[in-house]
Amino acid sequence: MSETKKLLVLPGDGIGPEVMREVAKVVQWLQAARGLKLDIAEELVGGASLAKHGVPIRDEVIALAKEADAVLFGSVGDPAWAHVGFDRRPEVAILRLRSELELFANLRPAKVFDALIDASTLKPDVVRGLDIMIVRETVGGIYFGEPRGIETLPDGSRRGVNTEVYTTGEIERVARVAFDLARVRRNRVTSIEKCNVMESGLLWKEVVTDLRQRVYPDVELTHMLADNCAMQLVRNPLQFDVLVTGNLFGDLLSDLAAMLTGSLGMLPSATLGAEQADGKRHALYEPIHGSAPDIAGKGIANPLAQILSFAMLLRYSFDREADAVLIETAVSNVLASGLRTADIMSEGMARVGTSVMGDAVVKELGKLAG
Ligand SMILES: NC(=O)c1ccc[n+]([C@@H]2O[C@H](COP(=O)([O-])OP(=O)(O)OC[C@H]3O[C@@H](n4cnc5c(N)ncnc54)[C@H](O)[C@@H]3O)[C@@H](O)[C@H]2O)c1
Ligand SMILES: CC(C)[C@H](C(=O)O)[C@@H](O)C(=O)O
Ligand SMILES: [Mg+2]
Repeated sequence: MSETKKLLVLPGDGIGPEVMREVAKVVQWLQAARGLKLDIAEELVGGASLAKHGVPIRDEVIALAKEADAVLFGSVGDPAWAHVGFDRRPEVAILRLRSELELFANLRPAKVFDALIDASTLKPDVVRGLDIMIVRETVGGIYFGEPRGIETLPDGSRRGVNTEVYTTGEIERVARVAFDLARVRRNRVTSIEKCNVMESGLLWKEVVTDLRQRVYPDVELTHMLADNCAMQLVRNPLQFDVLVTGNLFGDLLSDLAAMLTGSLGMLPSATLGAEQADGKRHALYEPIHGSAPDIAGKGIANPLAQILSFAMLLRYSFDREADAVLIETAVSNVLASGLRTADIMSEGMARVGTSVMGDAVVKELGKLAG
């Protein structure tokens, strides 16, 4: 008998609740057909929480996230809250969760499904078989460094300040995650910074080099400047296996990598904390896309990144590798059958909305398991 796991679901804003509804169908199927036992709580975050509670995330929700075995997050961000102070904007919800649960390693896999080869922005031969893993540091760097703020200068003009800060400990712990992943993949790590202009980048390079020499001499390590990396990802993405980088560069490079796979609507992620003494770790799973206000409410969002994020949750937090693979296979088969949401549509394929895509994945799960 499998043990009951605590899952906290935070759909958020815009297309967040729309794509989360499709995950709920997958969850229900796994509960009925595969013996998955869950204790599920659902809470508001982002603009939805601001509307009801006046804050982007309540302390009670942070506490629930700490108690949960895993958090499934949708996306936050709502133009209706553009007027609120910087500290109260909807995005604070995800930043607080990452920071207060110390979720420092954000795994963003970019995989090209064979059926989507024509949806990629790049030529088929450049992306066929692509399977890379971007490991993005998520609780440090310029997102959290001090000093920060907007100040008024004596002449009345204003100055906006953010500071990139990384300590050796912060660099080493995320680099370890990247090296460990590489060992069970193709054994290659590319470390990305801008050591040519930033001291934090120079330290990053030194720490990663030293860690590799001491602990991971068997893993191939390459260093690359972030601007070159953006170009290389478009020129020849197949050269990469695991990429490890800081908060801001990781944010930018993973959105770029999404287009290699066809759409931002295809990329899932897992954000992991440190393993604790009891073997457990805090973890949050979310697509890399945002609340997509331009398509929210239209029923056309691609739910696959959210569904694939749930597959990552089963793999990394619930120790259910077989169910994770089942979901990934179902997604692959549904795409092979020709169903496409608008963002991955190409000639000759069948265009469907969010809900029909979710139903198709559940139907395929039934076929695979039956
Ligand atoms: N983790 C998060 O919660 C998160 C991540 C990124 C952005 N955001 C927030 O989301 C809001 C909107 O940001 P943005 O427009 O720059 O980025 P976005 O990722 O929401 O959207 C960028 C583009 O991709 C499209 N897109 C995104 N997801 C899609 C999906 N599943 N299916 C089909 N198309 C999809 C959108 O329609 C849009 O054209 C902002 O408030 C931003 O801060 C939140
Ligand atoms: C919403 C925002 C804070 C977030 C980030 O910049 O980390 C988003 O872009 C992401 O990629 O998860
Ligand atoms: Mg982003």
